[in-house]
Amino acid sequence: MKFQRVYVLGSTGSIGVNTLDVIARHPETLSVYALSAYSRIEQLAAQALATGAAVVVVPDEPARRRFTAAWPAGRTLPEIRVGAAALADTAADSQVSTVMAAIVGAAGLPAALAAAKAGKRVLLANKEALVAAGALFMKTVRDSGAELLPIDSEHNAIFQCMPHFGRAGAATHPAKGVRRLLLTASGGPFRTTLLEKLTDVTPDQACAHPNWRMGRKISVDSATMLNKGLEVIEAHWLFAMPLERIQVVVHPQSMVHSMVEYDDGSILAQLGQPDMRTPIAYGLGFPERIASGVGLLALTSLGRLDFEEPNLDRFPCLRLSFEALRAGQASCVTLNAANEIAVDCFLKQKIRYTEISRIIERCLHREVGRVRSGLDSLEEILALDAETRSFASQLCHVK
Ligand SMILES: NC(=O)C1=CN([C@@H]2O[C@H](COP(=O)(O)OP(=O)(O)OC[C@H]3O[C@@H](n4cnc5c(N)ncnc54)[C@H](OP(=O)(O)O)[C@@H]3O)[C@@H](O)[C@H]2O)C=CC1
Ligand SMILES: CC(=O)[C@@H](O)[C@H](O)COP(=O)(O)O
Ligand SMILES: [Mn+2]
Repeated sequence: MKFQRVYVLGSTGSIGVNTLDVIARHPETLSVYALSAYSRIEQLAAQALATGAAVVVVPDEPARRRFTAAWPAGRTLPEIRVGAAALADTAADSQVSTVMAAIVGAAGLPAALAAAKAGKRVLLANKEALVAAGALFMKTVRDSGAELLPIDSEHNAIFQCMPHFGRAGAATHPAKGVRRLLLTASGGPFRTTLLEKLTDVTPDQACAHPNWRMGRKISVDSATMLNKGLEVIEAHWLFAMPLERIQVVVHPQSMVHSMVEYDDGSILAQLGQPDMRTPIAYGLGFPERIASGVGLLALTSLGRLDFEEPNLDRFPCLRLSFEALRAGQASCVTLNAANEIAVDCFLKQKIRYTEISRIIERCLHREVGRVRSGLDSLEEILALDAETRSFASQLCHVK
């Protein structure tokens, strides 16, 4: 495997920490060049110390001061870069070969796009970047020749089951011989909760995912199944697959991470423990397989694997995601931005869980009523994202 210097965007998060765990297992081929964090600056300092990162990126001057204060006397400080522009510019740094895009939300889009533009190996966990800017992102990958490796467990599973011939670029057509993508979904913590109880669920209950330990925003998305909606949009862009050929299958055990159905009737599946170090190691090692630290899946002790249809009445966010993808790019930006605001308000206990889908729906209906030309640039996308956030925030505050 070629030696890689990795920039981990969002190193203090769940994906970031798992990425550092995998990198540490391969000191002969993988090294950390740069790390970024937003609020957990002392954790960032500990990570930089442990990995020997040459560069850290923090959001503002107070964060720079916190980083310096947390740094042990007598040790050489890494270069500290500050602000959103530095976050994106570092992705294009000539020292960087590989970028793990693991910032949560559309905030991660500019840096992920910068990595793609610079032709790096891009390990994409930040699904919101593709939801908000799918066409632009994929065109950028095609134009630059960047390597794009899906890290989201379902898309990584699909990629593993696809005929990709050792190349990781941007698809322009559905792969030959592939009939459908079967995207598995756990159904989250409320898969069987009585519908009338959902108005009273708490943030901690929503974040208690049955199978995966993840950041709080994606955990709430899993509970509403908006996560699966984002993933359908993500799969549409990654694999150039129309919505009608992507089926969501509820699979409560989260052992089958997704499947590809072929024209000859074959279905290929990828199975494994629900541990993100497997897809992360796959992305870092591609096209080779490298150790991830994940234990084996003991098939004989699995018991059973269940599969069922999703219930769109229980999970209105999934229905809204299908509508957004059908309506086009502006609706996808709107879906994502409205959701980010609504989830944040729910986590801060400003709105009820059941308001999340209502706020998204209000924002989507407002967007669909507008006449708009294409969203071709990052600036246009970010402007609509910001405008939707402002409208969604108002909706949260009138509740
Ligand atoms: N966790 C998982 O298992 C999976 C995650 N994903 C996707 O990966 C991404 C990361 O998820 P996850 O690791 O769970 O999230 P976390 O909330 O655990 O971590 C998010 C990271 O992003 C940083 N961050 C947050 N806001 C900003 C901002 N405005 N600007 C710059 N950096 C910011 C955080 O910094 P700080 O902590 O310092 O504030 C942190 O490092 C998401 O897009 C998620 O959908 C996909 C599949 C699985
Ligand atoms: C680990 C991962 O990829 C998450 O996106 C996961 O898919 C969440 O699980 P569900 O959304 O299926 O509940
Ligand atoms: Mn996923």
